[in-house]
Amino acid sequence: MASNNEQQNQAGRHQEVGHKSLLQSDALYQYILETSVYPTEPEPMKELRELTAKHPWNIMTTSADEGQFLNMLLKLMNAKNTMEIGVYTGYSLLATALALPDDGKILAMDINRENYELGLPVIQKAGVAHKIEFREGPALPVLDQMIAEGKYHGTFDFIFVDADKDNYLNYHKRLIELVKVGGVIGYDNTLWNGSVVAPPCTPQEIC
Ligand SMILES: C[S@@+](CC[C@H](N)C(=O)[O-])C[C@H]1O[C@@H](n2cnc3c(N)ncnc32)[C@H](O)[C@@H]1O
Repeated sequence: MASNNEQQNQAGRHQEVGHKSLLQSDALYQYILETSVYPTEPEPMKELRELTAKHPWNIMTTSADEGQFLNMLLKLMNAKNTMEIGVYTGYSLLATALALPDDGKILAMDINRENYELGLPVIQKAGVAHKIEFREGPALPVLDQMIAEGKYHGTFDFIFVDADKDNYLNYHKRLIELVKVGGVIGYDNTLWNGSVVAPPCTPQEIC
């Protein structure tokens, strides 16, 4: 049974990320976390989540249930070549890295290397850092460069975008060039205050 302190910490963490859930009831969300998500969360993910909870910008992190969903989706898809835009301390990155085969790849981009390096020791300890190529800087110019080079066209099984929401349409216009036919582009479209931005896809696409 969790100590009072532990319960308070978990409640604190829940308040930080709970508003990002589609569930309207905090109590139900907490119940799902405690009975289903946390008990099956891999140890390195737990360590990274707890480390991130102490960071002043922890509101930005992917929630444990979203991490679990990403991990499951990637395994179901047999994804191998992936991209992530918006890394922060790396919770969704680690969920991805753990789901990919040993020769899987993630091109990970963020304007802030410092936060990535905060979580990196946990990723290294989990034995999955070799799957990650981190590039520091704005993602759009990197995508433009990749499209200009031509060789990346239709090569990504899965792309996760969790960065500057204002640019989602700009990302999407480029990412549809880079994703494989039948691949998936996932957008985290919740803002820090819980409001939701429209996904940038056309009605013909699954977004
Ligand atoms: C919501 S956080 C990402 C959370 C992360 N997926 C996780 O699981 O913890 C958004 C991140 O996008 C990054 N970002 C903002 N603008 C960006 C840009 N133009 N290119 C790349 N990354 C950007 C921020 O530095 C921040 O780390």
